[in-house]
Amino acid sequence: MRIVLASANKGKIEEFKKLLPNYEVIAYSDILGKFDIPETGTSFKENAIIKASEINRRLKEQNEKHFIVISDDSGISLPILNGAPGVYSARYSGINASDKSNNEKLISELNRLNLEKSEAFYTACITIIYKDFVYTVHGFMHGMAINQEKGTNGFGYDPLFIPKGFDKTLGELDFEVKQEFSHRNRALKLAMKVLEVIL
Ligand SMILES: O=c1[nH]c(=O)c2ncn([C@@H]3O[C@H](COP(=O)(O)OP(=O)(O)OP(=O)(O)O)[C@@H](O)[C@H]3O)c2[nH]1
Ligand SMILES: [Mg+2]
Repeated sequence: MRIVLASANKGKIEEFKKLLPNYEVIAYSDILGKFDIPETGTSFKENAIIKASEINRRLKEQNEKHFIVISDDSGISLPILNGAPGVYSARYSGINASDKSNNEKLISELNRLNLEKSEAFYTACITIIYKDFVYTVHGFMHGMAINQEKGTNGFGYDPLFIPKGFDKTLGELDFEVKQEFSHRNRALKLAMKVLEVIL
């Protein structure tokens, strides 16, 4: 069974491929080409469902059969910033945001509050669509966001994020460490349980 990822994020696609070694995992753009899916939801769950539903619809339109669609909507939230960047994590610094400009914005917000670090957590909502049935699961990773980038591993906000129990950022830690307890992997473990039941 083919898993089609409803994501255009290279970092996520790479992680899913590593986390699902026993499945044929393919990015939607390899079948359908690239296009933008507006993320108009107000929660990770709503956006994950929007992305998976759109890819499911387009695959059916192309007469594709025997596939599972998996999407991921994720982000980092800081209680001190009332949950920001949250669902806006990918576009925190504006429409043409990059990981770099998003990190700069988060650093400037911490500096504005005179904070070297502050509590933060990642959320990942994974949606599975199989035979038009929709399933969603969540995973979380707690830690601290700091006001300077450290390391180059991972993607997105990883150089600013120190997971609970560590003194290094995800930018400095090996992927194996992130993999063990990341929001995405935790959600994926639950998603695998769903797949075990429905396949
Ligand atoms: O440092 C990080 N380590 C992670 O493990 C992680 N997971 C998510 N994020 C950030 O949250 C946004 C997701 O937004 P998002 O779910 O809309 O994804 P996206 O727009 O990049 O791709 P797509 O899957 O929607 O196509 C992006 O800006 C990511 O930087 C992470 N940052
Ligand atoms: Mg997105």
